[in-house]
Amino acid sequence: MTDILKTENLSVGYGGRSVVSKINLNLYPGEIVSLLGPNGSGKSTLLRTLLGLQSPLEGEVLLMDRPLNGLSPSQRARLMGAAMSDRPRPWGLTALEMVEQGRFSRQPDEMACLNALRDMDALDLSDRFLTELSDGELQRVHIARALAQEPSLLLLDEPTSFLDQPRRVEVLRRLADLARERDLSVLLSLHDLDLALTFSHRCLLIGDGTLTSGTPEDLVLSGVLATAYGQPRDWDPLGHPELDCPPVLGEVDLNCPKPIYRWVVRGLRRRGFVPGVGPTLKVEDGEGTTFSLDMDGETRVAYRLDDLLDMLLEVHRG
Ligand SMILES: Nc1ncnc2c1ncn2[C@@H]1O[C@H](COP(=O)(O)OP(=O)(O)OP(=O)(O)O)[C@@H](O)[C@H]1O
Repeated sequence: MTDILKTENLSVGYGGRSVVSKINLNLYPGEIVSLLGPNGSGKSTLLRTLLGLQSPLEGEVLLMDRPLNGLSPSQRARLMGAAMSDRPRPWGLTALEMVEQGRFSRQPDEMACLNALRDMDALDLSDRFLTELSDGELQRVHIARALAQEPSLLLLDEPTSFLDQPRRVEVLRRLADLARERDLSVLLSLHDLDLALTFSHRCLLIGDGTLTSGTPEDLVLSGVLATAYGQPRDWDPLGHPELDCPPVLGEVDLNCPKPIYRWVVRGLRRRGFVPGVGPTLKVEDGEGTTFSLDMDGETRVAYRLDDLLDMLLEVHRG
């Protein structure tokens, strides 16, 4: 497959100080690639260099096999769209006008701009002034601006940082669809490892000044991801630290529908109980959730887990 962008022995950095060196990467049509690495590892520096906003310290960036520094701004803009982390909001400009600016290298096309806004679920923002948008709304407008260019390659620096959790998932799902439908190559830097490892075909990981490419699973299984983030070899990037829970006081025989099991166990653990052998705690999930506890021949019912746990704790304390 022909790459859209590749680098040859690229080193990026500032004033002769290399941040990441010997980068040989390729980006292909139709794939979504996450750029990962801890704070300060060089993700933005690399993205800016790929965009031509700063010069390489060494090596070369090739866009469609042509040296990036030999292409005019207009030629670059036809191939590469970007939304960087600065996200300006010029005064007096509406969202649609901002997206239209993205087409400076192409014919004006209001429909393409409205479609790009629709792709980012931001069509309802088209007539709003940028100065009046929330950070998350502005972020979606900036991605739409990059999409409106109809580029072959999209470079996005932390595109989900201001989005709420469901929107993060939605935007990444949409970008994955667009990559597939339009043979678009998408490179995005992300801090959210859960999303990156779920939605990426491939990851580029920066650690200790070098860049490693691999599937999400290979980077986890090889321990390279853990090392880059300074974590122990057996670190689970999708795991979360345990709740700060009290010591275990007792067990309940938990009978609970699977979809909500995890949340009931968390609630129990928060108050010092774990599933096991003990009084039967039955959870029924219908219109609302009902919790009933069978103890000493008596059934106690509650409609909030916390209320039931109050009862359980009372009985436990005797
Ligand atoms: N203009 C600059 N001049 C000199 N050094 C810089 C400049 N901008 C960034 N750096 C340094 O370059 C290194 C890489 O920064 P960069 O912003 O690329 O990291 P990052 O991986 O994007 O970080 P983060 O995840 O925190 O956004 C850091 O050590 C940073 O302090």
